[in-house]
Amino acid sequence: MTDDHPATAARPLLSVHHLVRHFPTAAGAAVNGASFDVAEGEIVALLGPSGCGKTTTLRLVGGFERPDSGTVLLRGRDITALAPERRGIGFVFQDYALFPHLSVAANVGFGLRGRPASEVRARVAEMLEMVGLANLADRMPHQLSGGQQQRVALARTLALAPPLVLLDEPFSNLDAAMRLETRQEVRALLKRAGSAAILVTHDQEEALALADRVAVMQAGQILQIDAPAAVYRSPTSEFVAGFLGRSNILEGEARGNWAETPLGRVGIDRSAEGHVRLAVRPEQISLSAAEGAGGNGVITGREFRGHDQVYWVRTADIDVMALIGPNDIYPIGTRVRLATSEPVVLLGRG
Ligand SMILES: Nc1ncnc2c1ncn2[C@@H]1O[C@H](COP(=O)(O)OP(=O)(O)OP(=O)(O)O)[C@@H](O)[C@H]1O
Repeated sequence: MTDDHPATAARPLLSVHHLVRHFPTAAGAAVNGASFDVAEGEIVALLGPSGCGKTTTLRLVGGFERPDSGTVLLRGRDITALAPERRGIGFVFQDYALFPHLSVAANVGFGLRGRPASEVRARVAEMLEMVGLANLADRMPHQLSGGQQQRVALARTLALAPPLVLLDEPFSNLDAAMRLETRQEVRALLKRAGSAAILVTHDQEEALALADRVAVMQAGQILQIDAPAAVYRSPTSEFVAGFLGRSNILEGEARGNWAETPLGRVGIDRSAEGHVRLAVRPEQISLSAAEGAGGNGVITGREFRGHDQVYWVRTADIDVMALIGPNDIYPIGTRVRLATSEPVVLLGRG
């Protein structure tokens, strides 16, 4: 986790230490000891199921909620008790919260009120150029698409050059195609502006695609925080393995760097002895047709998805899921031989 900083590491932009927040009406803590850092210019996604405490964590960072305990440091300064407007942090709300009676340009310039008019004009033009909306400066918000409204909201926030922007489910009002397009745009805009960001999402694909690091939350705690590929390839718990993509959870008997499992002998990513639990991604399992009564599995279900296929296979006394290419078709009932590629992930012993 991120609590330990080697003396040589650069100071993080944001450090969140052991935040706890109870709500009087709720049984457990909404946020229960969350700690993480955000580096300058880094995009961190808070990912987890509904109710795990993502939004509350974001609100604690933004100052819209006060923690029962814990601290929030921005560039080393304790901002835990500061009002939101005194933190110098930008926000993009889920509904964008544009001012309906102001033009696009006036919305983008809203936070710059009080500065010389020529400076505001130049900054608004620069921001609209950056988000690709220079030609829509005089439009009113209701004359824009959802994606365009979102870019205005982002331009309004970035106009103030905040070191950190908080985004709460920023794509939830967009349709699926728009969401795909917009998320890469938002990433590029944040990178170009040099602002760090914390993004709250329950969409794992969005978190993996957009963030530099993904923090997976459960029950108010951050279970794992790492680069997208690292969290996906090396989940440290069954929850993370199952929440981020799909995983087959197998029991096995380990002997060093391999284990005997219902799929046969498989290589594991760390050395262990005795009873273990392992996570195997569906794409790590390959199938081949078995002769006669051979093989070690029987196809019980399949889903053709165009670019790939999902197969459910009964083997020993468990069902496993395999993801394979679109070309080899195995009808239900076919006897197959299963094999696993790459070392599989050791989740725990015993
Ligand atoms: N103002 C509040 N009063 C009481 N309970 C609250 C309040 N805000 C949040 N909670 C509770 O705290 C827990 C965490 O909520 P939070 O909104 O942070 O979760 P989330 O992960 O963002 O969920 P979602 O993805 O559904 O928005 C939930 O059990 C929620 O019901």
